[in-house]
Amino acid sequence: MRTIYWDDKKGCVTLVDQTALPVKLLLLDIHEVRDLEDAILKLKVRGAPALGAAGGFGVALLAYTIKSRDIKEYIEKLMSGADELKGTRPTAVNLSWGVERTMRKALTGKDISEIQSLALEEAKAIADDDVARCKAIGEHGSKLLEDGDTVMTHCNAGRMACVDWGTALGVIRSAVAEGKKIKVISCETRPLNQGCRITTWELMEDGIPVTLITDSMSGHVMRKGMVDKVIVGADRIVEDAVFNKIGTYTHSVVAKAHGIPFYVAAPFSTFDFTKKEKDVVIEERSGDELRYWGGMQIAPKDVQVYNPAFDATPMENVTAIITELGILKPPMDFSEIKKKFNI
Ligand SMILES: CSC[C@H]1O[C@H](OP(=O)(O)O)[C@H](O)[C@@H]1O
Repeated sequence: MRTIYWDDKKGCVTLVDQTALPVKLLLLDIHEVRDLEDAILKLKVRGAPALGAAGGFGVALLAYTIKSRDIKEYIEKLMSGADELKGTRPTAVNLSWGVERTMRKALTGKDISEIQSLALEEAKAIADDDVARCKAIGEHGSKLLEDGDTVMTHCNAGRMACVDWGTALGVIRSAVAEGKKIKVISCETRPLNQGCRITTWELMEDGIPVTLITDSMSGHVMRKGMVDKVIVGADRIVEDAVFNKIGTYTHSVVAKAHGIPFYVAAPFSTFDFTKKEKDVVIEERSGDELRYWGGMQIAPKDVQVYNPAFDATPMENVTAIITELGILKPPMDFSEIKKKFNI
């Protein structure tokens, strides 16, 4: 079952509410774009590729729910709604990418009805495309894993972060499908615990051996020789850095210190050819995500909190980037990459 999809019978977006995992597999039907924005803000749907699909489906929801029949007013409302949707979470480039790709296609429509059907058609194409890209990433990345490897990962870059299959976990799934015995060490990923709530759940569902550790244990396990490779996802890849869940940079430093390959698995929709590290906004989230967990207060309620959701890993800490078109070895000249892959 896909993480996010359009239900043709109900005429809505249906998505897995990831805040209920691992206790419940809960599906949410979303009929209005404001409810989709709320789901994105609360990380009910999250993960760069999944946000790309959410961006596309959000444009389709807008297209079908804007009431005005005057084409000029309709398009103005569609464009302002799309801009608001893009701003819901600033760091992952895929959300904007999905919105913009769907808008470009929709606005080729000659009337409102055609705009609506083109928006939905493109949003569905983005979702189908993501599954194919993740499978291709898996195939390319599997070549980097050996039978018997223990792979450490951070946050969740599995099928719940995508439409299906996953990026970092997609590489592991492909290696296992090819008969390689792979064990996984999953970092819990404070403060929202995507690693302990979602990655361990996904892997146990698939029967892939997984051990949960705290983020602060990563140095210890790598120094003890318990990790053969590190694979993570990404939210935005620029020429000089990889933006990913907070804590990724730390793991990259420790991996480099111990000569452990540090891989990033991501589709080209996560690449940003327009920015450098210094230009990228890192989302800062509510301090209550650290003061409370599951409704229980775990810090003084008025304690000062700094809560950046992502960090930047300099490209020199990255061994390779696994994409749907092959393996890229830093340092990379992004203008050459664009030419080579005709992007
Ligand atoms: C396959 S991209 C997954 C990427 O997205 C996550 O961020 P969030 O859970 O805040 O959406 C995390 O950075 C993952 O590596």
